[in-house]
Amino acid sequence: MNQYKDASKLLGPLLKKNGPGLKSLAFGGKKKPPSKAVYATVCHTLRSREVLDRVLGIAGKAREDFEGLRDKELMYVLLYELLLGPYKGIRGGGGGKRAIMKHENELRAALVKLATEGDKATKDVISSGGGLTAGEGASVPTVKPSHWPKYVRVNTLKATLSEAVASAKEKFGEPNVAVHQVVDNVLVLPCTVNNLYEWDMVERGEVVIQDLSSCLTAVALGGGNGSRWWDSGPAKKKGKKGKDKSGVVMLDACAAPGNKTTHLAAIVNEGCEVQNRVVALDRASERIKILQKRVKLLGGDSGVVEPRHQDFLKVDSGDKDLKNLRAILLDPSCSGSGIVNSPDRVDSSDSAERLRSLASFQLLALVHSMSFPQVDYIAYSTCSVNVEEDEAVVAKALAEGNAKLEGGERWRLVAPASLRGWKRRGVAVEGLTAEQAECLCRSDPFDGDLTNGFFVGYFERVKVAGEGKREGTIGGGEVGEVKVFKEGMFKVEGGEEKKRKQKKQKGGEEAKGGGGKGGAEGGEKKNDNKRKAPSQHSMVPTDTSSMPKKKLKKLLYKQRQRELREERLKKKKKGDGGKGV
Ligand SMILES: C[S@@+](CC[C@H](N)C(=O)[O-])C[C@H]1O[C@@H](n2cnc3c(N)ncnc32)[C@H](O)[C@@H]1O
Repeated sequence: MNQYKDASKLLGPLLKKNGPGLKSLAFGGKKKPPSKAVYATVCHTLRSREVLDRVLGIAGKAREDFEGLRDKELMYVLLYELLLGPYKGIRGGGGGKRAIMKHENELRAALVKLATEGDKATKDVISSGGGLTAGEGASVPTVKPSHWPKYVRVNTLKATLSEAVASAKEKFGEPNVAVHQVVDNVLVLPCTVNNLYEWDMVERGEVVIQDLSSCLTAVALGGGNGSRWWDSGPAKKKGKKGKDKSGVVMLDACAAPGNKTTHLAAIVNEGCEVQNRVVALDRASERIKILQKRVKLLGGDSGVVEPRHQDFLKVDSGDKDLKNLRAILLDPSCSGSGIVNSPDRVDSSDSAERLRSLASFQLLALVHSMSFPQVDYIAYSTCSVNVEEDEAVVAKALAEGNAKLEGGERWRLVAPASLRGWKRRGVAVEGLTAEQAECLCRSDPFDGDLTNGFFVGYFERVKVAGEGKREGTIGGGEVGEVKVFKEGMFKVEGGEEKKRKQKKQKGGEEAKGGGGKGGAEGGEKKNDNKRKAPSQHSMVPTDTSSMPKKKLKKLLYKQRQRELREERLKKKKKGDGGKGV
């Protein structure tokens, strides 16, 4: 990542004795001053250097390895990011990251040792939120939100995708109306399109102005399993033959103003014979009123959403209205540190104390969700980019929630089949392996994503292998697959792109037979042509004569890596029936 490289360049002279000060180095010369994010990273790496040296003093193997490194400054920056930075992880890739991640466990253990032994410098750095509070070092989106595409979600309770595409083209005189490549039913319009609120489809609730990131949760919950499991009704009723006509119930635990509620209701009622309900809770009386209004506009009188003014933590799993409950969407209050394009943006300079208090509520709510015996699927999301509210909550909830389970059952993370094309994944933290982190989806406007910062984790309840039949029903994306499906984010309908799409579709039909589960459900989803097995497409074009050598080399390397991953995946598939972690 350029941010790390730039920070390490600035750090070099500062590590020398009697070198210049940071301010004069950054702002005193003729060179362009560093970005706010780079400046903050350097500041905090410097501040944490003593602690990082102590960590290396304990982590002997890592120290030995690092001694041979030429770029010591980069090592400090990356060490800081991994152990103390706002993400508690290293974003991007590269040789420096690989060198450090080899010793990740040893390094983290050394930091914990210092802290538990009462090392004052370590405790000070950790209690000040690791130096950088979320947002401080990463408060500037890489691309200005005003240059992002405009997103609208098609509300399939009231309109179809093709109706919305046709209407958008006509209303805005805009041929480039795209359908998002990964997130179903989201339209992508150029940033130059204005006055979306004046679009009659918005006024009628047929399309919803909703940020792309905010659509991830319902898609993860609705399609995470890769099958329309709700079509089989409330499966836990024993002794009943045939389909249960009463439909299933999902709970949106922290629902207002209701964007994700109505999105989920639309997903689980698309093409259904029975009505599936979403019970939408919120404990704030004012916000529940907004939710009711939204539901009226977006759901009409369909009754698919049932708003309730209630505290989720007080909801009992025995509630008679929830006997058909199968899934929970949990999008609790958070710091909002990922939101950069809203006037409601929460001040992201959260104190460590506020973050701790938010994270403890989030954990409580997630563990509570896991305690409903009738629930098999959970999606947990935040619009925060802080690891404390995201991966750390997930890791702790898995430990706490599973400790309470009996009867050979456990919760596990699954890479949502419906989001297998989503590129950015979670980061490994204490209690969460790299493999588990790959199941989690993130978005990050501070690192180039054209949407707000967001986090989503999808869980499924399983019987531990050998103890029951439900293990085999897990249909989520495999952990390896998420690494393979890394294509561009958007497809644009029109002109050359359209031709390309048609060509791709043709190839896709052939690819479907052996493709991933989400893409091979035959007619279940309208946009299934989007999900193809990438192995069918070589990354290297047939004619490479005009390609610069360096680029070709890079592509060949990437292609080889992809093939190796696929081979590993195939082997894994043969030897392992389980798909979650
Ligand atoms: C991040 S917002 C939810 C946004 C919503 N999911 C959407 O997409 O429109 C969090 C909501 O959780 C509600 N909330 C916080 N604690 C709660 C609790 N214990 N029970 C129910 N709702 C709660 C807040 O009032 C707030 O409306």
